[in-house]
Amino acid sequence: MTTSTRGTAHGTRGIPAVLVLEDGRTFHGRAYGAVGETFGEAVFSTGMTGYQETLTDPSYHRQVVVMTAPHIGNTGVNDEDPESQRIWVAGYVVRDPARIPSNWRSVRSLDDELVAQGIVGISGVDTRALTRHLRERGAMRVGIFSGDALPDAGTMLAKVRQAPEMKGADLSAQVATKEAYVVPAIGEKKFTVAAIDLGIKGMTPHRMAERGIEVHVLPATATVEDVYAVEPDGVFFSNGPGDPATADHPVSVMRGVLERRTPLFGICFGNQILGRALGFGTYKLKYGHRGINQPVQDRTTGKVEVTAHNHGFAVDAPLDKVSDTPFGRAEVSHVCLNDNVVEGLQLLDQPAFSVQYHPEAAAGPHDAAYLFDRFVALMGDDNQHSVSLEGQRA
Ligand SMILES: NC(=O)CC[C@H](N)C(=O)O
Repeated sequence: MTTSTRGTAHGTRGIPAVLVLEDGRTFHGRAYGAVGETFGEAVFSTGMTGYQETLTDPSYHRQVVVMTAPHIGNTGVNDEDPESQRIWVAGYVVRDPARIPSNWRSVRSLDDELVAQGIVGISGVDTRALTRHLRERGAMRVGIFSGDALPDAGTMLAKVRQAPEMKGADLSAQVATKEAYVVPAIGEKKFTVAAIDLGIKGMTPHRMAERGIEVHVLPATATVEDVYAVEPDGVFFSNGPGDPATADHPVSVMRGVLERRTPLFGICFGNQILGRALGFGTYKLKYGHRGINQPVQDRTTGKVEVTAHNHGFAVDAPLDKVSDTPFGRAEVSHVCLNDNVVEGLQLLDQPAFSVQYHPEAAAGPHDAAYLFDRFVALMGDDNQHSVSLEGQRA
């Protein structure tokens, strides 16, 4: 949805820009990154660090991300932190961009990177006011327009209202790999995992590889036969953009995996797909969870974790009872302490679990890294682990 007309090597900061929300609220600022116009769903992230990981997370496809942290770009851009090959956000909204980035790993400025990748942004916006507006009214469509001659207000608003909504959007196939590839185990190989790529972040296979897992990353269109062709010890379903209500194909593949009782782990979109595979519904949150400081309780152990989130939808499952599903008993394993949103599911009669947040945590706290160890334990325990998890419950 981005059309970029021009950018300059020394940035585009003097050029006027305007942000128009679908309810008509408008913010004026200056061009940041590429000059042009772009549309998407306006969402806010409370991450204080990790803007490179945010920008390159494929789950942000078709979203215009507003950063609540006021200074963005301070550490420039490096070649190590991206979560994928490109920036996926549809647009970027910041208060105060760094004029002089400084970091030993930095190879260029964020402004230049946004220009190089054709990402239209806006700076000088009162991002606190914008975030409060989104929190009160909910995530909604938005357009950013920049250039010396901007369209009139009515034309801009009409264009924003023509942009597609996030509800009902089926986006995984647009961001996922087209070809299968293998991420080798680091050190001794202990397990093989088939990972369905619905928009996978690079850090996820890495976290598995460092635990001795050889990860076969498969396209979103992979079938149950493709999954079992790699003879997996476990199957993983990744994060990804769009509305989980549209993800019928991954849901049917996951049901095939559950029928075979193969150890299964899902993250974010993968959690929503497990919810659907078990027969629960999903729904759109008013404004979602995005940031790296969200409190989640692991109800199995009672521990509270500080966690990284990026989700606009959630699973509708009962918090206070064990549910009977076609694949045995299931329960909500994790819950967000801010709003009681379901943050994890686990099956009690077979080795399958998932979380709505990001244990790979890039950028973010590492409190939830134990979940990768839980997946390894499921594969190593010859499918007995779900029983022992149940025994541990506080
Ligand atoms: N990071 C993700 O996997 C996001 C899942 C889904 N697209 C949502 O917004 O809730």
